[in-house]
Amino acid sequence: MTKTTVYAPASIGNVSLGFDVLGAALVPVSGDKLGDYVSVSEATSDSLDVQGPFAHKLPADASTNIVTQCLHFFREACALRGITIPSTAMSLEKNLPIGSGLGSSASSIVAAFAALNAHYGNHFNEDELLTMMGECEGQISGSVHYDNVAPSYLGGMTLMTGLSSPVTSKLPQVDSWYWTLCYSGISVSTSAARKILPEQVDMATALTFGRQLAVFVDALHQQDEARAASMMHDVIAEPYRQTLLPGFTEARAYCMSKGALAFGISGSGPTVFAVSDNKETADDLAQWLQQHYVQNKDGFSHVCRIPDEGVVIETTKM
Ligand SMILES: Nc1ncnc2c1ncn2[C@@H]1O[C@H](COP(=O)(O)OP(=O)(O)OP(=O)(O)O)[C@@H](O)[C@H]1O
Ligand SMILES: N[C@@H](CCO)C(=O)O
Repeated sequence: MTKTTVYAPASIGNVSLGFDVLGAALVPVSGDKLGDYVSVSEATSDSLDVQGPFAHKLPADASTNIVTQCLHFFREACALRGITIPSTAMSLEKNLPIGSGLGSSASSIVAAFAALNAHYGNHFNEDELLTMMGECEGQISGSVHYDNVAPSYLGGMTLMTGLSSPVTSKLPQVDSWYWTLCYSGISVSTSAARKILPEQVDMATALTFGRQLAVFVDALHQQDEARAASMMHDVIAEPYRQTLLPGFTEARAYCMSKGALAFGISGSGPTVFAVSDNKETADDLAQWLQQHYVQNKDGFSHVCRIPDEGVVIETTKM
C-alpha cells in the first residue's frame, strides 16, 4: 500500500500588471515551506484530516473543504472515462493563511489534484488537470482564473492563454530579482475583492493594460530588467482594492523610496510584494514591512525567489 504526498507552493496572482492572466510561484530563500501539502491513500471510506498552522481557520466540516470537493470532482472526471476511484483517505497540511492573497485555496487544490492524479495512474495530462483546478478555484472565488493554480502547479511565472491547450505558457525569468512578500495577517475574501471592481474599464485603461502586458513579456524575452520592472503597475484592481488594505499606501511609498523596482498587491491581498534587484534591499524591506505592515500575530514576511518547479510529488510505502 502506498501514499502519495504533494507539496504545492504559494503564488502571486496578477503580478500587478496581468490581472487574471499572470502569476508566479514563490519559494522563500530561507528554505521555509510556504505551501500546502496533500496526501492521498486508498482506504475503506473517504475521509479528510486537516492539520497545520492554519487548519483552525477552515470550517470544521470536512465536506466544505475544497480538498474534499477536489476528490468528488476528480472521481466524476474519472467516471466519465470509465475509471473507478476507490474510497480515499486524504490529509491536508494547511500552511497558507486563508484569504491571504498567496493563492491559499489554489495551493490546496493543486496539491489535491496532483496527488490524486499521480496516485491513481496519471490519467489526465497537464492541461486537463489545470482546467479542473481552475474550475475548482472558480467555485471559491466566483470566477474561473488560473493565475494562482498554474504557477503553483508548474512553477515559474506563467501567462494564461485563454486556450484549452496550452492553458498556460511559462515566461523567462529575471535571475537578479528578489520578491519580498508581506502578509498583514488580516483576511480578504477574493470573491468580495472581485465584487468591488467595476464591471467595465474605459478605453485609456484598456490600452494601458494591453501595452504594459505586451511590453513586459517582450522585455522578459529581451532580458531588459529595467523595462520589465517599469511596466509593473496595476490599472485594473489596485485603485479599488487598496482601500481594503490598511497601511498599503505607506508601505508602497516606503519600499519605492528604498530601492524597490516595483510594489503591488499579491492576488486580491492583503499580501503585498516588492521586487528588488539585490538581497540586501529585499531583506531590509522584509524587516520594515514586518514591523509596519503586519497587523497581528498571523502576519509574516519572507524574501522569495520564483522557483522553476511547482509541485513536488512523493510516493511512500505505508
Ligand atoms: N483547503 C482550503 N484552503 C483555503 N480555503 C479553503 C479551503 N477549503 C475551503 N476553503 C474556503 O474557501 C474560501 C477561500 O477564500 P478565498 O478565495 O478568499 O481565499 P484564498 O484562496 O485563501 O485567497 P488567496 O487566493 O487570496 O490566497 C474560504 O471561505 C475558505 O474557508
Ligand atoms: N486574479 C485573482 C487572483 C486572486 O488571488 C484576483 O485578483 O481576483
